[in-house]
Amino acid sequence: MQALSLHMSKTAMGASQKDFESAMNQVKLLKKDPGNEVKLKLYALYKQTTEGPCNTPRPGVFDLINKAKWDAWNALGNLPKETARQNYVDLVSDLSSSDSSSQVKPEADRKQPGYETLVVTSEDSITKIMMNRPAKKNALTIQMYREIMLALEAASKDDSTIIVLTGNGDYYSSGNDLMNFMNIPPGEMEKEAKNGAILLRDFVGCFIDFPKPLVAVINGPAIGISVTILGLFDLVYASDRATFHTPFTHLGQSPEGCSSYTFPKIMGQAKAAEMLMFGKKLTAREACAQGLVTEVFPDSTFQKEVWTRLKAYSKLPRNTLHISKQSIRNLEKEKLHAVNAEENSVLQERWLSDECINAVMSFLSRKAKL
Ligand SMILES: CCCCCC/C=C/C(=O)SCCNC(=O)CCNC(=O)[C@H](O)C(C)(C)COP(=O)(O)OP(=O)(O)OC[C@H]1O[C@@H](n2cnc3c(N)ncnc32)[C@H](O)[C@@H]1OP(=O)(O)O
Repeated sequence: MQALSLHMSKTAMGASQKDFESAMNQVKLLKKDPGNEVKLKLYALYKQTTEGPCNTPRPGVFDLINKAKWDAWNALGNLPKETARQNYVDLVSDLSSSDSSSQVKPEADRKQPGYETLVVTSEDSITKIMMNRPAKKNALTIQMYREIMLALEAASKDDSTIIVLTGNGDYYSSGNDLMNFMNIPPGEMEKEAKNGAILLRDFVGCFIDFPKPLVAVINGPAIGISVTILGLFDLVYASDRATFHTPFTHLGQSPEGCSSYTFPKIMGQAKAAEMLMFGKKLTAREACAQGLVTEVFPDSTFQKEVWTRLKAYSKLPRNTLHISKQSIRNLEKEKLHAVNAEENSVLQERWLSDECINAVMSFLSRKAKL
């Protein structure tokens, strides 16, 4: 995508309003999602061309998407409307030619730009969101929660049929990065707990509302929030090396990700209590027997078998698949949002408790591991 960066006008005469309108139509015909960075550039140039420099107030800190759009537009400063129009037309022309010449490309080329903690790729009508902090077992930082939300938002609108969440390396994810609790200035604990609960509400909310089939490809052990949200996925495929662990009580925390509602529904009250209250770690086969996992594959053939299956599914009629997902899930949405809100308000208090603070300090001082 670097090759697509803006350059000076290609046409000496300058782009006309008609060129601009035709470029706007061409954008709609692009077969490949150009990625967030390019889409933000297009948005900014469109706004600069049609409205001139940005002079609206910056959206609030949690309005991630509108804030990113505002930043992109604002970055164009006083760029004249004519130059913005020309740059828009040139960028679309670059995109169209790369779109039509796009053959099968290596993954590095298909990678969508703009993510630091994820690798997001689209191929065969499947958008794959891969958590990419293997050295830290894909522990979820604040940035990672935000990038996953952005990637889901983009995937909900791209032309993919199925969306996959997976992890890079030996772990699927070790859950919340416990460093998220560090470096909080004295006196700011309550404010940070509140901000954390808002972020968590929005993060889980994205999964509740996600309109397309969501598949978790569990390549290795999964802990904490990476497990609890699985009840909001449509398919969960696991390597036989994967384990499922929700050690909330050990950490002085309480269940999130709507698991206090979805787990008892999926596996029954007694099994859910064993996991969510007593922190029992399940093997992939146990999780499958309890209905949390759809199917388990031998680790040696896991990737091959899962991707063959998903490629076949991605050829199913797209709209029908999406409509079926929505009719299965929509009935529950209101309830799930209420559960999400309740879980987060309990958790917000837990984060301020001695039991939680001591557990996090023990891990960070290397005294305790799961
Ligand atoms: C906005 C906030 C929302 C909060 C939502 C609420 C969510 C709750 C949860 O998800 S609770 C679950 C939290 N997770 C944990 O408690 C796991 C902690 N990690 C461990 O116990 C172990 O690291 C392990 C069992 C996952 C792996 O052990 P091992 O194989 O021995 O590897 P290392 O411990 O050496 O790990 C390598 C490297 O990664 C760092 N790391 C791993 N997981 C986390 C983590 N969750 N948070 C922070 N850091 C993590 C580990 O410290 C090592 O770092 P180093 O190489 O030493 O710098």
